[in-house]
Amino acid sequence: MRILEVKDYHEMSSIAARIIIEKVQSKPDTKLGLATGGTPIGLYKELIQDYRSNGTSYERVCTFNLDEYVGIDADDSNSYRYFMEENLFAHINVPQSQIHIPDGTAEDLKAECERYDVELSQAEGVDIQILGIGSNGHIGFNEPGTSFYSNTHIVELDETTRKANARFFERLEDVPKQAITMGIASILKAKQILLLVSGINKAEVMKQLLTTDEVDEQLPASALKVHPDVMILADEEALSSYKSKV
Ligand SMILES: N[C@@H]1[C@@H](O)[C@H](O)[C@@H](COP(=O)(O)O)O[C@@H]1O
Repeated sequence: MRILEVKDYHEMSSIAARIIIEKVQSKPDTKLGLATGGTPIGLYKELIQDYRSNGTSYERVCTFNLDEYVGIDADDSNSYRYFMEENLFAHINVPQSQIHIPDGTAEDLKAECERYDVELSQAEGVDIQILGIGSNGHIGFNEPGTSFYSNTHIVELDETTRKANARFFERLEDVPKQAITMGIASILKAKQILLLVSGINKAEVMKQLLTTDEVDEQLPASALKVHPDVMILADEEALSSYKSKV
């Protein structure tokens, strides 16, 4: 894992955008692995701005999202599908047929996970996977204890995760208890992984992740240590506890 310390959220977002834009310009049929949450919003804004001013085309790009809540319709403003439309897809020229997000309203959720795995394996690994990290170390929605051999699966969300994500909902009770997520093994198939981390809320988990070489299923993000090409773009606040320790 390489760590690049950046000043703040803005710098993290611009550097991440530069990496994605260069990739898409040099390989127009790039397969992008995308994430939701507050962290990548700045990156998506930069991609939109670049699309408007420089015309970087996403016509041949394929996208795969990490996860989706169970039981929330795609056109519900709390679905990750809606989040992606609003924050990125509606503003660039990526064709709808090339967008992949698990369907959390599928009648047979297990079959939906299998279907998503088939789509992922047909893509033979995304070129760049964008990741955020939960304050308990989750990546995608892979909560502590998830097997590192997992493919796409249904998860019961931790209370800490539901509380952290409640800010996007009217009430905590509205936050779903389950989600579909790409598994750790599916995430590790990406050729390159970009983990974005910003803010003081992530300082403790970054200390945990960076102070040991140990790979531990209780800290899902530690799986990234076995991947050959991971770059962590973390800002000063996110690295503050780690740096005060070393
Ligand atoms: N499933 C998402 C993750 O993909 C994301 O990385 C995490 C952190 O979110 P944030 O970026 O808002 O801190 O939250 C959610 O649970």
